[in-house]
Amino acid sequence: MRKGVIIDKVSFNHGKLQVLDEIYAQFPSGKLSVILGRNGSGKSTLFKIIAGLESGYIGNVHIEGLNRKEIKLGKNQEVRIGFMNQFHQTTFPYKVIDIVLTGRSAFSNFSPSKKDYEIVEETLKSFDLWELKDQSYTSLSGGERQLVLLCRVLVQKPDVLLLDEPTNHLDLNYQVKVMDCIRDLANKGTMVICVMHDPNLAMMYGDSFYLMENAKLSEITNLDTTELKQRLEQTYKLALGQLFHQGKAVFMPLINAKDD
Ligand SMILES: Nc1ncnc2c1ncn2[C@@H]1O[C@H](COP(=O)(O)OP(=O)(O)OP(=O)(O)O)[C@@H](O)[C@H]1O
Repeated sequence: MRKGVIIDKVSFNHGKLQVLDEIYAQFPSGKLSVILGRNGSGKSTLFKIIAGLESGYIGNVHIEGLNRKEIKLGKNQEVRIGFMNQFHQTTFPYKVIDIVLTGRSAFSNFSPSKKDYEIVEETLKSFDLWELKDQSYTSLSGGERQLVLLCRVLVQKPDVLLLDEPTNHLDLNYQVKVMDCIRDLANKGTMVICVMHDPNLAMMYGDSFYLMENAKLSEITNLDTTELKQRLEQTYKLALGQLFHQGKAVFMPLINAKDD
């Protein structure tokens, strides 16, 4: 049975700054879980711990029943973890197709196979990026870079997909396309965790929701609409108005709100 990701009493400091304080969470398989929170609240730090890029934490992280610290990187991983970081500073002018092909490197020994090329082509085409395949990555726009890096993670066919702000830099059309794709992967069994900044987009697509605040992670999935609005207002320090859209509550900032 798939066990998902379990974060058990995880604490982490950057020097004297306590970023995570005995965090507990259980992210189930085949679900889309979303972590919200203010800038600097520790979301990316938690992601790096789950992805295995940060090991100096206290507590335990289990992925599909395996202790994170015992999961080996590279080939023959017992569980494939795809991670898209928030920042991408590739300065080398590699072609788009080559960047995406590196996502298949765990499957091929030295040179990509026909199947690797087919998966890369299909993925780039699904985001209308095939015509950019021979273009240098460094010449792409911010949104195009974001999509190419998403494609690189998707071609890994991960069991666990970690996406730090996947809709960053994207126009409305691509935001929906990317969220549709992520939703579809979760429906087909992939465990997806996303860090997002737009609570409305998150709640239109997600299954469970968490708020990172004061070094703690709280689940907000089952709050009723009034409680949720209050919680978001406290976190973002904004007065919010509420609308109903496709059967769900959406929250918009009240601009120049006055107490009258
Ligand atoms: N390498 C580092 N050294 C020292 N402090 C760091 C380091 N990386 C992050 N921090 C601090 O840790 C805190 C949490 O950072 P983190 O990147 O996890 O936040 P975040 O919630 O992902 O923010 P954002 O939404 O802006 O991406 C911030 O106060 C940040 O300044």
